[in-house]
Amino acid sequence: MLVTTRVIVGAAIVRSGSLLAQQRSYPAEAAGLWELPGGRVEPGESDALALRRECAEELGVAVRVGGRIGPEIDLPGGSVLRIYAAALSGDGEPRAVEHRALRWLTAAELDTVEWLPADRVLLPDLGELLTGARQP
Ligand SMILES: Nc1nc2c([nH]c(=O)n2[C@H]2C[C@H](O)[C@@H](COP(=O)(O)OP(=O)(O)OP(=O)(O)O)O2)c(=O)[nH]1
Repeated sequence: MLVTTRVIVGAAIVRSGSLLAQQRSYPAEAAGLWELPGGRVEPGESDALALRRECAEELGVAVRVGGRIGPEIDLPGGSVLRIYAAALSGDGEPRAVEHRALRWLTAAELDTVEWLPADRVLLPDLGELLTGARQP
């Protein structure tokens, strides 16, 4: 049997020292939890292209995709999650098109929302990104 690893990409969008987080509205077990914008990489897409597509769909904005942040995280079901630094590339203001809510979080606020389990592992790396130890 051919087993292909499915890749989920997430964008760590930073603006003025804050990270954009979004609150899921589905499925029931994840509703109310927070994640980074992103989703599944479709066949033929690069990670960066998938992130630009997902950010356009989910937030209505264009983003510039930078380098990888943190480790690749194994997700239940055999997918892996990869996070990339990103920045807004136009004047557009992100909107919660598919999500319940959006928040810009400072490093001190990162643990004030309830993240999806995989994202909790990445909080130290996201904190470093925000405090300038690493730049997008
Ligand atoms: N987008 C995103 N997904 C995440 C994160 N952390 C995490 O565990 N996931 C999981 C949740 C989902 O099982 C999967 C991606 O789901 P998704 O719903 O965003 O992806 P999608 O838009 O391509 O898929 P779909 O609507 O067709 O189901 O990855 C994260 O920070 N961002």
